[in-house]
Amino acid sequence: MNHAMRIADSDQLKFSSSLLSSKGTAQAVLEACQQKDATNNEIARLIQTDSVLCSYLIHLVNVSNQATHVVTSLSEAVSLVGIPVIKQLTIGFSLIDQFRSGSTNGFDYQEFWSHSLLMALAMQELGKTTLICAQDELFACGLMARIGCIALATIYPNEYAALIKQKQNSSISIATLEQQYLQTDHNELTATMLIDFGLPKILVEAIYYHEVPAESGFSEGSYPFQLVNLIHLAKQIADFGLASESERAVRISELMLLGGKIGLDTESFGNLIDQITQEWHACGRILQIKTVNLPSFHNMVSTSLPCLEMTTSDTPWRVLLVEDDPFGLESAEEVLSDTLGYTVFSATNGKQALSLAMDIMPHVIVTDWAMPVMDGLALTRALRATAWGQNIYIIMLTGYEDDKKIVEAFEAGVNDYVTKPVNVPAFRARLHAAWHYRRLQEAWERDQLHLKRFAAELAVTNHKLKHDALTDMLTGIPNRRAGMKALTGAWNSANRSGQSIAVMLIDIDHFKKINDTYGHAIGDKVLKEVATSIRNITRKGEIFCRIGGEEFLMICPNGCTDAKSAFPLAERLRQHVKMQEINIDETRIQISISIGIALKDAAMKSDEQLVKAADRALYAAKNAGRDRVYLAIENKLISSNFC
Ligand SMILES: Nc1nc2c(ncn2[C@@H]2O[C@H](COP(=O)(O)OP(=O)(O)OP(=O)(O)O)[C@@H](O)[C@H]2O)c(=O)[nH]1
Repeated sequence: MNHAMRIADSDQLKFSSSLLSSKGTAQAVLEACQQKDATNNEIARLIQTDSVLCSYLIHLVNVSNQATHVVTSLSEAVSLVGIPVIKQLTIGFSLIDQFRSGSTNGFDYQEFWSHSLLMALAMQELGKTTLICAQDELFACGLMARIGCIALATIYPNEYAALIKQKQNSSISIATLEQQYLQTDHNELTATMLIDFGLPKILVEAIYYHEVPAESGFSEGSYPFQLVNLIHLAKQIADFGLASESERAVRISELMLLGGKIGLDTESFGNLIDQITQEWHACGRILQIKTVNLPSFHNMVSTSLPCLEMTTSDTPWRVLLVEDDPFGLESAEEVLSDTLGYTVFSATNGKQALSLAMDIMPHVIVTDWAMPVMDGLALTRALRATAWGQNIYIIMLTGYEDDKKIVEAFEAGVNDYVTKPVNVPAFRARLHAAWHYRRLQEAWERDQLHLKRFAAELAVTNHKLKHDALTDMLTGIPNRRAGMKALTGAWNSANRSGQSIAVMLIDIDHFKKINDTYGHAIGDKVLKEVATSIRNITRKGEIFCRIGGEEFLMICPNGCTDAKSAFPLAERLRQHVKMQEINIDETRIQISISIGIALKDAAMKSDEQLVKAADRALYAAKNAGRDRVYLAIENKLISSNFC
């Protein structure tokens, strides 16, 4: 379901603008970036006064694959990264500086930035791997992808402290709690601020939906769809990096599945995660942000299974004895520890036992029935109501012998009962049965985990196969098969809604000449660059794919019905590619494209006819001299020049 992007109100907007009025270097750099005639040298000189920004920028250009040599000059770094990214990085670092700490109770500012940095680096590396978007831009976006949390914590410190407290005991999402307490949420505020900071709308929208991508309504395979899923995966990686060890063991399969969705198998995904964590430590040092030492992904995968504690014959059993009668406690303790050799912990009522059990995770609880504060029955029910309390073997010690009482105890969840006074050999036999039960249970849980892991790996492989089957390997965009599938989907839904759709066939002009002049390897690079540059300006709902050698298809299910609305769609792409500088081995290659566009009309019987009409228009554009757009409409072919 699509929930339209909402942005925050004017008071919150004022806050976002006030962040930008930061003093010092940041302000000077931002002002210089606004000026049309500012040179890279001037901007580099300003950046030089901020050692953190300066070191990061040099680090960034050297780790990204933009530079072919080691870059040490700041003005070269500025020119490689580009002014928009410099502006975004300056804002990001200035925000880190201003909000390293704050007064909102329970808000861990250090952890927030640690998470944001990891997410930013994950976005940058995923961008490098998937070629979805310029990686430096992704880094800056990632750094600020959850900045709305800081903003809300700063504007409403008391309410935010209260909602953080509620979050600790609840599974409700933070955004839902924010809506309940503040009638807005961090995603709305983040979007407001990022628009205000001048980030491209397509990125802002993807960030807005990144926590629940399904709410975006982006069509599968489209550019915004890929972008929002990339950001979602980066957030999951950051959550994973900051999770506790036991939580990581649970999250690892889920993470592998997401890796599979972008076409990475377990090994390449693991390498990517290791690369991201290494970068996290390096950048954390530069930006003075704390990071967490993680084992290699491969180690985490292989050790996440044995984290289950296996009971062996040498395992010292932890037994929690719950008894209010001091004499009863002493004698039972003696039997359990001296005679049977168990490690015994004791509590004198159910309430005390419950909190002790949480700390020591006993294998067995031996509890008296009648006790003050919380009796054995209430303790059993409380334990069985929790996830961690399900596996504890509970033996009820009781003086009661009537059947009704025994049934009541089993209904509450005890595994066994022993009547007082305790008969030591019989008690030993029952504890032996408990030991067997526990072993079987652990073996079953282990099998379950193996099965889950196996299912996850299988799903990763399936996703990868599916991804590979629908992705063009050279350019990384959807291939002909994916395009035709998407076209049939768009055609059918246009039939149902009565809306029109437009398709464009896009063909690089004189591509053979490029191959002949520079060789096929350069031809491939040109294809990749053209595909990436068009994909970068694809809008919500549009689907762009490679359907042949140098031919691409764009599906625009945006209700475009006449020449007036169709031509601008195509002209935007044609002019964008024409302006593109393709520099290969210091040679600037000039590229142009021809576009044939067609609109679905009532006379067309199938999507195939629509593509044929676009093909006729493309042929006309080529014949008329190339580097132009032709439209097939009502059996006529018209050029955008005549419009
Ligand atoms: N490098 C490279 N070349 C390819 C690929 N697929 C097809 N080609 C080449 O693309 C060229 C297409 O040439 P033509 O169909 O004559 O078209 P053109 O030279 O672009 O001329 P017009 O379309 O008429 O402007 C051929 O030389 C193909 O070998 C590919 O994946 N990589």
